[in-house]
Amino acid sequence: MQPKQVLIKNAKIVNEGSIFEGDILIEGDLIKEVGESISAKSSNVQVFDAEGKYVLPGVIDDQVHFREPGLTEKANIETESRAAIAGGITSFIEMPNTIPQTTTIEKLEEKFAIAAETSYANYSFMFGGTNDNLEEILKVDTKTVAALKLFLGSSTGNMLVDNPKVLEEIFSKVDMLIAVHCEDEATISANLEAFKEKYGDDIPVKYHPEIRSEEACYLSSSKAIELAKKTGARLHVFHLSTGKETHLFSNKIPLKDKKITAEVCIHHLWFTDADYEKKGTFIKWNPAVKTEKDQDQLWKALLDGRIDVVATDHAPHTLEEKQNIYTQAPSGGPLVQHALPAMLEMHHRGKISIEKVVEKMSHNPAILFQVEKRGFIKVGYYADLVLVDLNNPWTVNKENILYKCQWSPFEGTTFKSRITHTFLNGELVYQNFKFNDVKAAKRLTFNR
Ligand SMILES: O=C1C[C@@H](C(=O)O)NC(=O)N1
Repeated sequence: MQPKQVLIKNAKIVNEGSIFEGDILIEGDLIKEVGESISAKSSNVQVFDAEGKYVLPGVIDDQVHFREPGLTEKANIETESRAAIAGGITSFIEMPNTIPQTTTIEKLEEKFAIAAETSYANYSFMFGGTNDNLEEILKVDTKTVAALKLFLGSSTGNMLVDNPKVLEEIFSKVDMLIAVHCEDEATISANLEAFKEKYGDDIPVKYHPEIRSEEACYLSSSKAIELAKKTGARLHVFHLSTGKETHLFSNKIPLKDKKITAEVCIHHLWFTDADYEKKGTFIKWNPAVKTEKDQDQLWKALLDGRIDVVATDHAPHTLEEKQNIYTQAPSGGPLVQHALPAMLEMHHRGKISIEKVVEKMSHNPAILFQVEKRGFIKVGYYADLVLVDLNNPWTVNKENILYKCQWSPFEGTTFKSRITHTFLNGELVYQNFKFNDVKAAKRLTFNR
């Protein structure tokens, strides 16, 4: 029997800096042909008219927390990967601050096994570093796992790596990309104590960016960069939140040759400290959402190439947890379903082109992590494709939120753009708020 083919006709194909009107032929799980006008040559072709729609390579999100195992009251791999697919994120890289933490090969394999059973999207994981697991880190097969994650500032999961000798050893010996959460712990603690003296535990949430301050971020990021330069480690700095940090990064080197790269997240591009009054702890993140001036500089660095990728840091907590007072409400919020619509909304506002959105959310994560055959619309690549209607407004509300935690910092927001269809490895897995019952997700592989 001939392999199944899908022919997507009349699409506006967004790829590698241009928009091209044409067709995409999928055979099995791969893209077989991309051209101006492709006609169906076999009888086993499903033709799909994408007239008026944009086709983007599926987004690769390099930082998500899906909470499984151990924290499944907040989320799990199945629920959040479904939400990701509805949001045009076809591949995700998940973080190690679960319970138990992903700090041994055995725990890592357990996560891969859960994802193989339940994930709706393509998956990989980061291995977690601690103050005392260097031996285990060195056993990781670097070809099969996305990267090593180090918390250089404390956050959910108590995974702070704060022993300078251990850090230097990790940076010197580990032959794997090291992704870091940078916030200086001593600075944060001193700031917190000062605010506690004045307010007790009920500190107004608007002071979060003064506690998790610009200085805390800058000190930690610059130390990590210094260490990477000294040791030659391959460093990726997660979720920049301050303008000051953007000056630590270069746009003079092509991404594939960079030794030091940077990420910015949706919430730091969308919200500012003016939003704390309305959204309160629901926009409490680590690092904190900061000023409009910081946000302007993050945008500038994103567009000029000092920041390489846009991710979500999707980090759900239950509604109940988030309703606590400042000192007890955990940091983080769910984003995978709304990240691409939010970036396309920024496009509507004139902040960024669609081509750049694709570069920062699909192409660059693939290049940066050396993801094999994904992130581009190219012959021989996996057919992870997202169809977008740029003029089909919808409002985020409780009825259409797919996260297990059932809330979103975007509730009440109307997005002009709608993700109408998601193809994963050649299969149409999602259309118009409905999932098709096909299992198509694969483990990510890497060209290393
Ligand atoms: O780095 C992180 C961790 C995350 C979480 O809750 O896991 N929440 C955050 O706000 N930042």
